[in-house]
Amino acid sequence: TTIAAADSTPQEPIDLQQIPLIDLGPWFTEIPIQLQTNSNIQQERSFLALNKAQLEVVEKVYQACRQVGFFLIQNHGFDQSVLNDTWKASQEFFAMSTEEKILHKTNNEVEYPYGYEQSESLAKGKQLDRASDQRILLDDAVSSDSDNNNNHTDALLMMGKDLKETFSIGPNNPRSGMPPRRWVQSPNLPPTFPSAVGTYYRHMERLSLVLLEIFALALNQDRSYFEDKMDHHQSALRLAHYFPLQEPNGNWHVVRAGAHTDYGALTILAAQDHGLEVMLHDEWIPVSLLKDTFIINLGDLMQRWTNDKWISTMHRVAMPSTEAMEQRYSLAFFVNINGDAVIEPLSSCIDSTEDITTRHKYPPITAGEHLMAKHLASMGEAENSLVGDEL
Ligand SMILES: O=C(O)CCC(=O)C(=O)O
Ligand SMILES: [Fe+2]
Repeated sequence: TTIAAADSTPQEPIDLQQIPLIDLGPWFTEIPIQLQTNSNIQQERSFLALNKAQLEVVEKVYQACRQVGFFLIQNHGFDQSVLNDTWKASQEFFAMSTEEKILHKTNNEVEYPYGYEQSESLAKGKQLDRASDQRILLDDAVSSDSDNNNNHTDALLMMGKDLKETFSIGPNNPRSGMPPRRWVQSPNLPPTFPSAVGTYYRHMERLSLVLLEIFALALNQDRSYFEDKMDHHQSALRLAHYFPLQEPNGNWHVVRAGAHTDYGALTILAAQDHGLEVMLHDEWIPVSLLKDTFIINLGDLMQRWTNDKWISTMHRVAMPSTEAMEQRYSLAFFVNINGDAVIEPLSSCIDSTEDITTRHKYPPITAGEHLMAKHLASMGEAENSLVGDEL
């Protein structure tokens, strides 16, 4: 395999059946500069300073992004105490009364798209009217799913809304074009909340740059390719709390966050409990929870940027019946690059054997326009066609 699919080779067969676990340890080790002699890999300037283990990291990330759109990372260098402080802050926040949490809600989504949210719906797929009992029995779910008459056995609790509440912040940088952070005080919110959440954001910013450096190499670009597209980024951090169930879910397969793809470049997720599922080869595959790992997935922007060579994969949060009634916490860092960065398919992702009119699958768009269009589409205020997906 080569690092980037810039040549005329047909698509490589999908052979990653699971979500790969990638050890980033080698990335952080100092190495003597040495020349690579591996003839499979283009002798680009950026690669010259990498040792064998680091090249393997790049190769694994490339394959994961190409075939799965999801991977786990370990030995990522993230400060464990920062993570612990944030879990604690999140638990303290969501433990407050609804009246108090509502004080942290934005009064204008357009001006300030952050703060506390209850039951935000991520689902883009089929949804049932809330008016019903909000549940479908296994049989009903399967039979009503007319275009899916295979042996799907997951009965879904289809909700008008996701079963969760969230708190988000944006960048702490006026150049990002996003509004300054607003911290609302309330009686039961520990005064350390802003600093815990802000520190996590800062550390995530750093990790996102490491991942993007690896991405750049995997895409046959200079390793600093994404740096100047991230210097006033619009990344968002979202703490999520999935409600415990009021009663055991029994035979119901509960969907706590509907199937969706993420919008941005990539997402770095920390999850405390099982439930995340990824659509692979037409099946929902549970993502294993491994100690001290983060889950990485690509968003729609990265798929577009790579001319569909890399994939932004559908995922959802379900509740395994074995864990009936448990609540669940997660921390998602959505990496959104500079709003004014122009995104057009990377040269290394253009298939030169294809017809000149179809090689570029997407017209240029700024990352800001892309994000806004996705957001509006999800709010039902615009059709997906406004995103200008296809040429
Ligand atoms: O909470 C999770 O585990 C995943 C949430 C998610 O996919 C999202 O917020 O985009
Ligand atoms: Fe997601």
